Amino acid sequence: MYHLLKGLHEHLTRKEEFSVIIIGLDGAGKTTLLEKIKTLYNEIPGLTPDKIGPTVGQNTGKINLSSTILQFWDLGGQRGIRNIWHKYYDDCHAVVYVIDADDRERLGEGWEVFDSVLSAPQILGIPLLLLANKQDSPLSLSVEEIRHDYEEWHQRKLESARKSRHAEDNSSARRERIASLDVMGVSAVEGTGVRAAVDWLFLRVQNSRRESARNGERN
Ligand SMILES: Nc1nc2c(ncn2[C@@H]2O[C@H](COP(=O)(O)OP(=O)(O)OP(=O)(O)O)[C@@H](O)[C@H]2O)c(=O)[nH]1
Ligand SMILES: [Mg+2]
Repeated sequence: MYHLLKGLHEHLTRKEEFSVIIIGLDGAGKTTLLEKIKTLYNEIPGLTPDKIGPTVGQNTGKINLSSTILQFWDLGGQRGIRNIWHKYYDDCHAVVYVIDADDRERLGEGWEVFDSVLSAPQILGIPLLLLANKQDSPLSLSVEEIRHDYEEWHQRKLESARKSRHAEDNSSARRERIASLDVMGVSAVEGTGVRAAVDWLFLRVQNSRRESARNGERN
C-alpha cells in the first residue's frame, strides 16, 4: 500500500522536463547567459564571467520552475564545432539563438549560421527565440535594429539567389517563421531581460507540448 501511494504521489507531483539548446557564434555570450540563468534560478550560483572560457563541447544546467524542469544545453559556437549542433535537434523542445548585438562586424556571419539553423527540418515546428545579447554595451543594436538587420540580410540573400537562379528555401513555413520571429534583448552579464526570456521559454514549451498532444505528435 505504501509503495502504491508513494508511486501515485510521485506520478502526481512529477515535473515535466524540457530540453532547451543554446546556440550561436563563439563569443555571443551563451555560456555567460546559462551561468546567469543558474544564478537567478538555483540556490548554487553559476560561474561569474571572469571564470568562463570558450566552450569546447557543451555545458549543461537545469532549473526548476513551478511545474516544469528546463534542461539547458549550451553548445560551443566555434566554427569547427558547430557541426555537432544538429545532433541535439531531434531531442530538444526549444532553441535559443544568441547573437552578439554589439559586434556589427560579425552580424553577417551570425545571420548565415542562423539561416542554416532555420533550415533544419527537425526544429521547424519548435519554439525558437532570438536573443540580442550585450544590451548593456552602449553601442549594441536594439531589438528592433537586430530584427531589421536580419530581415534586410535575408532579403538580400533571396535577391542574390534569385539573380543567380540558385534555389533558396523560401517556403511558406520558413516565411511564417521569420515573420513571427520572437526577438528579445538581454544582457547576460547584468541579467537584464533574462527572466523574461526564461518566462517565454516556459510558456512556449508548455504550449507547443499541448499542440503536439492535440496533433498526436512528439512532445
Ligand atoms: N558586455 C557584455 N559582454 C558579454 C555579455 N555576455 C557575454 N559577454 C562577454 O562575451 C565574451 C564571450 O562570452 P561567452 O559566454 O564565453 O560566449 P559563448 O557564446 O559561450 O562562446 P563559445 O563558448 O566560444 O561558443 C566574454 O568576454 C563575456 O564576458 C553581455 O551581456 N554583455
Ligand atoms: Mg561558451
